[in-house]
Amino acid sequence: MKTEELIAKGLSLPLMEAFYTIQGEGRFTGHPAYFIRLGGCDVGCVWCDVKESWEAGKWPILPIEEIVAEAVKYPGRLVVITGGEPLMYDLGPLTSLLKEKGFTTNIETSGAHPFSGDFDWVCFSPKKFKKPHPSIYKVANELKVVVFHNSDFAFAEEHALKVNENCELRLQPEWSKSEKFTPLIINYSKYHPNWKISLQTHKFMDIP
Ligand SMILES: C[S@@+](CC[C@H](N)C(=O)[O-])C[C@H]1O[C@@H](n2cnc3c(N)ncnc32)[C@H](O)[C@@H]1O
Ligand SMILES: Nc1nc2[nH]cc(C(=O)O)c2c(=O)[nH]1
Ligand code: SF4
Ligand SMILES: [Mg+2]
Repeated sequence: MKTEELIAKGLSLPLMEAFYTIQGEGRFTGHPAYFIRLGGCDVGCVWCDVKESWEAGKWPILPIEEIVAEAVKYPGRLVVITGGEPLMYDLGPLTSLLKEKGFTTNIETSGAHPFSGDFDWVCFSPKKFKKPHPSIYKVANELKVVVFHNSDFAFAEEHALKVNENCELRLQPEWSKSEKFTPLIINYSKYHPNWKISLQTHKFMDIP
């Protein structure tokens, strides 16, 4: 099979990096996890903290067996698929292989592409820069909105109306604007208590 065909079937994927660390954000903050960061993103967030991931062609294309063979070397059995935008790819084969090896599977996604894969936890972080695909709303376990501008509170509420009723709601300050927005988020959460706060704790700990 040609490389493009292997990628289209989700059997080989562009891997930017993979690392064993502590989940810094959201519901699983503080949990040891193996991160698989796939290359490629077409969303274009102005404040993205991994812009070097955007160009898929820069990264080696690896068979999913090789990606998983590396993951099993570490003691943790929580895996986080991120990117880039991981839903640019069919994540069915990768997640089924991870499940076979006993992993709990989490994803970090903007939801801008059709949902795929077998995930135990879906963290959906919608962006103004590219509209989410409708398939994400029923599967999202967590809505994590990055706050970079005052209008992001209204953007967050718009999405809260569309996700399923069990979806957990979180606001996360954009890193460079966190001095301005963290106090506003704290106040917002106190008076809209269905919203929780998520911080990028790995950046405070200075770990990947
Ligand atoms: C780098 S993204 C990769 C996954 C996917 N493309 C997405 O945006 O959800 C991982 C998480 O980091 C968040 N993020 C990216 N840049 C950020 C920044 N400068 N400050 C705060 N959160 C950021 C995203 O919203 C997302 O929740
Ligand atoms: N420690 C750590 N936690 C994270 N949670 C989401 C991340 C991501 O970039 O998707 C991330 C990351 O890059 N590092
Ligand atoms: S969707 Fe995610 S990876 Fe893509 S630009 Fe936005 S934050 Fe970065
Ligand atoms: Mg990150």
